[in-house]
Amino acid sequence: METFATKATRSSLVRDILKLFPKLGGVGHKGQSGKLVVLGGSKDYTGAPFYAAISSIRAGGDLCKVLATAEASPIIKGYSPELIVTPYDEIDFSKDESQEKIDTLKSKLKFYHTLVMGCGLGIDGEMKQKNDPIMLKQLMTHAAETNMMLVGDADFCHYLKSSKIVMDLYTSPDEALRIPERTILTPNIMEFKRIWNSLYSEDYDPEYSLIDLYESLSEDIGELDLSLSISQDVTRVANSLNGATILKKGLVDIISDGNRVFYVKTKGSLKRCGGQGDVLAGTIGTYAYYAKLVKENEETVLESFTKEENPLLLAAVAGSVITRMACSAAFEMKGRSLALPDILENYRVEEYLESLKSSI
Ligand SMILES: NC(=O)C1=CN([C@@H]2O[C@H](COP(=O)(O)OP(=O)(O)OC[C@H]3O[C@@H](n4cnc5c(N)ncnc54)[C@H](O)[C@@H]3O)[C@@H](O)[C@H]2O)[C@@H](O)CC1
Ligand SMILES: Nc1ncnc2c1ncn2[C@@H]1O[C@H](COP(=O)(O)OP(=O)(O)OP(=O)(O)O)[C@@H](O)[C@H]1O
Repeated sequence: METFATKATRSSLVRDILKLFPKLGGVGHKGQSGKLVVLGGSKDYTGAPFYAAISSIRAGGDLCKVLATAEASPIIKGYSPELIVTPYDEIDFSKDESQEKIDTLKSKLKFYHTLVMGCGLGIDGEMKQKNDPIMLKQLMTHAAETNMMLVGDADFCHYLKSSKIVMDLYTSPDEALRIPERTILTPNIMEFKRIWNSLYSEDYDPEYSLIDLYESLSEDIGELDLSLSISQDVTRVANSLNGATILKKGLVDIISDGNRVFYVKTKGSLKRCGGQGDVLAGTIGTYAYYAKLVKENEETVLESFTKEENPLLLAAVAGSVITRMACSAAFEMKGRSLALPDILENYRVEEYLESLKSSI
């Protein structure tokens, strides 16, 4: 069995996670701690975008807008007065005459920091399969032009696989828009396989066991050597997608942009109820913005990353750690009876940061 040698130390990573969070000094204005847009919500799925959106706020963000189909919007709005829900529908993105409606939709993204795509977006129906990739391209391009960060989860991974229009944004990227380097993808194992199958002809057949990895790693958070077999599949996909940050979810979360590889095995929930991935996507959406702020702020010096390195790796590590801590706290309270709202109720970022601080 391989030894899973680590590079950045646990304590340096924890100190960096603590530095990621903007100070709440009492002089901030509304929105300064993060404004997200979640693009998701469809006929079948109204819970997923709600979970992602509300988690972005629980994670530290100030405002969240959901862009959902007209059918799903009032339902999502009914879940929480916290959310700004904007319906879109009946726009044929392939037609020139839709431009006015498209521009109106794009204008809804103004002043937001991160676009989280895919939670409950849905993939059913010929019209959706044809239209959604064009919508994604248009909104992603606009988001990149206005310097937003991007998170792709769930059905976004489907469109990455099924649509050349979406995949091309990563495999043939426009240098000016820098879409890969502003993206974190958060596939579960099924979604990771879908992305893999769209990139390579050979089957996805990892040589390592996540259980072996989990048992061999002495620390809960750390860095893995690039040469390890555990690092190979995620780095390969990240490199094929021109440096997009990938967080492959599982018993151990593996995170890479192709240059470095990190893991998180912080205790989470033993019950795998639906929606935990949506919570992670919303959380990471907020932290992707914080990572951008850290990069831009010359006074913030990280220990585990140089200014030239990709700060989204830290956002992904932090999002995974905090989400898992909230899932663990909720599971301890509810055990087998755990449902997603228990996780939202147990989202106590300050307490988790204090506990991380006292662990170093
Ligand atoms: N309440 C809601 O509205 C929810 C909606 N969701 C949305 O549902 C849509 C489809 O997501 P799905 O979860 O169906 O798609 P996935 O591709 O994530 O999962 C497909 C199936 O694979 C199974 N599976 C997952 N991991 C596995 C593993 N390691 N081994 C074997 N089987 C495994 C799952 O149980 C599921 O039945 C997405 O838009 C997603 O955002 C989910 O986020 C869950 C909650
Ligand atoms: N076996 C596990 N033990 C502990 N935590 C896990 C385990 N698998 C995944 N997680 C964590 O749970 C969160 C959600 O991952 P999961 O694989 O459940 O996402 P998902 O399948 O996309 O969820 P969703 O139901 O929202 O679609 C992540 O933060 C991940 O770190």
